[in-house]
Amino acid sequence: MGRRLSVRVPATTANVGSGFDCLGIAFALHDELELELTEDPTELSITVDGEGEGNVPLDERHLVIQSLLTGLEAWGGRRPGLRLTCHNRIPHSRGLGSSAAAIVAGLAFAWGISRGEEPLDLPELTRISSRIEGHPDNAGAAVWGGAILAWFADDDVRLVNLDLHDSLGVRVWVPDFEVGTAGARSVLPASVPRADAVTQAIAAAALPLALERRPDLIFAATEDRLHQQYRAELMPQSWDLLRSLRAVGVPAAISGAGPAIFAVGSVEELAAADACRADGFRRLEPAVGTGVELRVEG
Ligand SMILES: Nc1ncnc2c1ncn2[C@@H]1O[C@H](COP(=O)(O)OP(=O)(O)O)[C@@H](O)[C@H]1O
Ligand SMILES: N[C@@H](CCOP(=O)(O)O)C(=O)O
Repeated sequence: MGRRLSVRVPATTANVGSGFDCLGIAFALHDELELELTEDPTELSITVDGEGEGNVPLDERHLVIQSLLTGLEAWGGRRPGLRLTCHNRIPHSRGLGSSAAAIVAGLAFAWGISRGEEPLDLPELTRISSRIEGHPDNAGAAVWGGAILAWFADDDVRLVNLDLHDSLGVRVWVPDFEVGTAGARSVLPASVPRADAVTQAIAAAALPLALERRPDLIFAATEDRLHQQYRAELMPQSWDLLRSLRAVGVPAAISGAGPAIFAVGSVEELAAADACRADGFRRLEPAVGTGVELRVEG
């Protein structure tokens, strides 16, 4: 015992407008976690600083620990004593993939406990994290980094890595209020008008092409008719910001289930955002991020 593991896992944005439940992008804003393994399997201590401090449970209900225990079960690892320290930088309940990051981190620890220094099995991690999280767009991007297209198929997850065009950058606006993902899914209608479905299908078909090789189409491809307008009532300030950004040509979208706003575009498109007021939002300009990293020592 006395082994130490560390995990670094990125924030992610899901949907990117039209890619509802299938398009994800990781960016360079990370949670960093350390885990010390001890002899006594009943030992569990959790320390959190940063986002979620004082709010997340400090026992087996903690999402990292829950996911770690699921991973140990899946990979046949024995439970050791656990001393977990979380340095959280990903804001919670803003649509920036904090829950996906916590789940992927817990599973990465479980892999390290069960398999030592064997490299992470990314497809396996994607499968299990997507099942727990429910959204392969966030979970897949947190595992692989960069931009991904991912969806559930039968009992599995199909995932395609996308090569983001070199000219593209990202911006994120983080509000100071929270909206949980479950609530933001509960307001979605069971059916939508055919005209909206057709517009959505066209934009979603164009989105991966736009991201990889036709950045001139990004604005059109990020148009959404399936989820954002329905979520607006839960996050009116975000909806107003989104509308003002799109009105000046910024390819912006609600990030995940919101309420953060995300934009991906050329330098010129993103610079147009400077004309928009974003009171009550913190603006970030992160690089696109790499996927989960695990280090095992001792
Ligand atoms: N690092 C973390 N540690 C423990 N629990 C977390 C962590 N990140 C997220 N969670 C849990 O997930 C919830 C947020 O998940 P969710 O509503 O899906 O929003 P999002 O994933 O968009 O931030 C938090 O309220 C908390 O319960
Ligand atoms: N596609 C999902 C993504 C949820 O992402 P989160 O970061 O808000 O958990 C959705 O739009 O509901």
